[in-house]
Amino acid sequence: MSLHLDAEALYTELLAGVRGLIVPDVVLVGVWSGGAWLAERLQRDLGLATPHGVISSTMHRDDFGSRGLGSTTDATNLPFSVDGRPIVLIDDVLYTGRTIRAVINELFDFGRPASVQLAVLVDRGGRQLPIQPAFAAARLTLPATQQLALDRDDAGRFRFTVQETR
Ligand SMILES: O=P(O)(O)OC[C@H]1O[C@H](OP(=O)(O)OP(=O)(O)O)[C@H](O)[C@@H]1O
Ligand SMILES: O=c1cc[nH]c(=O)[nH]1
Repeated sequence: MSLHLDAEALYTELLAGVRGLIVPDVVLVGVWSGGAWLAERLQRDLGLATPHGVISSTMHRDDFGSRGLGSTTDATNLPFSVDGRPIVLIDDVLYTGRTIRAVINELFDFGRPASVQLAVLVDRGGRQLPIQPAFAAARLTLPATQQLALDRDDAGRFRFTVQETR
């Protein structure tokens, strides 16, 4: 059976969910690369006072061996002071939780936030670490052989594809 996920409908759910996480001084931080696309659009749609940031997991990953070193374009860019800030991390897919663990380490290299929450488009289960999103637009279970990938077209519209990895 093929899985159809309407990424644009899920984005609308995510927008509503993130709206519920907004507190004074909050800032969005998108996880490179899918989460960064989402954070960019959320920033526009929510009109938050502080520009969103982008964060890379590359410097703190525990799985270089199986993933490689990553691209040179995925540098962290946080155009605000992290100290004392409520942060909402944004990502497209949450699976093992290892990316978010690495991203939290990266965040703390820049300061000590007041709080860190996580909002995702899809939580596909399979956690290997105790990481829990404050909001997920969808929760589903996929076979370990399948990979969910978010794409963005030239008009900025989102689309999910499911690929067999073996
Ligand atoms: O919970 P995990 O098992 O760590 O997996 C989730 C991460 O995997 C994907 O990122 P990836 O590093 O593949 O990069 P991408 O966003 O550029 O696809 C996805 O965007 C999440 O960040
Ligand atoms: O299905 C998955 C699992 C991890 N990361 C993704 O981007 N997709």
